[in-house]
Amino acid sequence: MNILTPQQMSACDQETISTAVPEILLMEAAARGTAEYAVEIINKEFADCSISPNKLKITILIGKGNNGGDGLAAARILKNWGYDPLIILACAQSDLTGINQENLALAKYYDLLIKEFSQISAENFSEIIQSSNLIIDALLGTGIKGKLRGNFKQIIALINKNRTKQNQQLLAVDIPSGINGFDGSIAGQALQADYTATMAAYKRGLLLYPGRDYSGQIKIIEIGIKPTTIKQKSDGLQLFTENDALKLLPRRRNDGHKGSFGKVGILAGSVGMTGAAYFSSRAAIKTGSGLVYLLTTAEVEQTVASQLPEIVGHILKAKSGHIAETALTDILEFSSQLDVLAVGPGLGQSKAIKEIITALLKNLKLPLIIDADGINAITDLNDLRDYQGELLLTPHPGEFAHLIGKDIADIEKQRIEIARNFASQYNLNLILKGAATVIAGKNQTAFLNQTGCNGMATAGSGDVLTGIVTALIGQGVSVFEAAALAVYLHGRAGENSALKLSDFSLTASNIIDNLGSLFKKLEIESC
Ligand SMILES: NC(=O)C1=CN([C@@H]2O[C@H](COP(=O)(O)OP(=O)(O)OC[C@H]3O[C@@H](n4cnc5c(N)ncnc54)[C@H](OP(=O)(O)O)[C@@H]3O)[C@@H](O)[C@H]2O)[C@@H](O)CC1
Ligand SMILES: [K+]
Repeated sequence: MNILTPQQMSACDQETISTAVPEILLMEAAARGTAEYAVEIINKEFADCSISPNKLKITILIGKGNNGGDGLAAARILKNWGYDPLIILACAQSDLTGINQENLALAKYYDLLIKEFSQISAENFSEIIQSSNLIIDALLGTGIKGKLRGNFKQIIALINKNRTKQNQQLLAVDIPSGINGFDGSIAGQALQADYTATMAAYKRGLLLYPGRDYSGQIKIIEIGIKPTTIKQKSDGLQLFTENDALKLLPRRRNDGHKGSFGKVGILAGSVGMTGAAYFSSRAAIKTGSGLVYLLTTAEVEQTVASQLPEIVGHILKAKSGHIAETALTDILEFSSQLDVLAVGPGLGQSKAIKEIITALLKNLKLPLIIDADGINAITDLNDLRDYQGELLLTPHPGEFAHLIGKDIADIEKQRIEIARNFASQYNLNLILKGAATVIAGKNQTAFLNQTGCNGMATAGSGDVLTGIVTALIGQGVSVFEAAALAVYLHGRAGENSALKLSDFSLTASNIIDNLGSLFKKLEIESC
């Protein structure tokens, strides 16, 4: 499912208008979709309150641009369906132009009650907001530029101050006012929507933080823009959905044996960091790997095997509790029998690890996943580009900042662009973790993930993800698709754990424990 920038959305609108559909028809479709969503929300939220449609207080806030035009037309449609919305304009009636002025005239024709904000006292406006059951926000859409100007600052502040928790919902048209559609940043203040009716496609700002926190439940309104136009104007950024997951989940052959479900290797662990080896190995087993080889020190192997007898240990030479440089030949030889190798969880930081990572990048050809301490041990970015097989890096923003020599804050501001450019430049696959994880592949292919919850920011969670993606690659999923699928599954399993245990109490083990029921649910849905 495509995710667009405001500019790309505007290009879709313009092409559709200039080639076929009059602008007022597009706006009418947007308004009708918004009105239908409003009725859906009313039926869902107010069914038990026994408020009849004409008693339900609907307030529609209108800005000067086309977002306001959508709101004006939606108000008229709701009126014709038996509701009695109040329109409040942020500007003077005479400031509206073009199709927005036409929609104002239609609203007047159908006897809607219209007020201008400047003619209402702040006290009166506050009372209107407090007593509204449904507030429809059509103040600012994707056309917002910079910080809030004029009376928008005051209007948004008054709405935020006077919103009530009981019997009130806020539906944003296209995007909550104050949220930037490009990067999800806030223009000083923003309205907190319970629901958003967004036109034709997701806008990036709805899915990136902090915008995601303001958007509530998002519904895409089909307004007559052809899917081919959206595809052509988009830059290829996709939302990874459950449908994608169902398509990509490996089909397990009934005549399969353990060799057919992947011989995967995990090079992990050191003294004091046994957990990382345990979590990544256990997640790989629970994601369907036929054989999980844990390549590690004797001490780590002994501890992990005592908790997880399903692993096959391969003990490496060690020094002071860490894998030694002298283990390199053994690792290279052992890797020749594997389908995929994951390197990094809990390895610790040492000169030996740097030497090993460099040598693996220069000599191996199999799908290679580098995570955590493995990423910190990369010394030359050119080694990544020169890798002879498929490569996947799975950094969190801190590891990525260290790798590419940038500040975490700069990365967060442009996480999509930076991830995509890096993956293209070094011809690899990348999972840039965080809220709204980006999965970037070669040639600018990219997914944005929306599953997961804050409880997953916990020790061992990243190691679990490494185990999941390793197992999927071992079962034949392509590295890029396995990366996106793993992030999606990891997030869903985390969400399910949090539902049972809360975000506070969620642990890495809980994520793994929830993989089984998630696979069961997806298996049933794919039938
Ligand atoms: N194109 C189409 O056919 C379709 C478009 N559609 C709809 O149109 C929306 C986009 O419409 P849009 O481009 O008119 O922009 P919009 O979001 O209404 O804002 C522009 C207004 O905001 C103002 N303004 C800007 N920044 C501001 C700030 N910081 N603080 C205060 N004011 C600020 C700006 O003021 P100005 O700069 O002119 O002074 C101008 O008046 C889109 O979200 C969707 O809902 C759908 O109907 C489908 C068909
Ligand atoms: K809006």
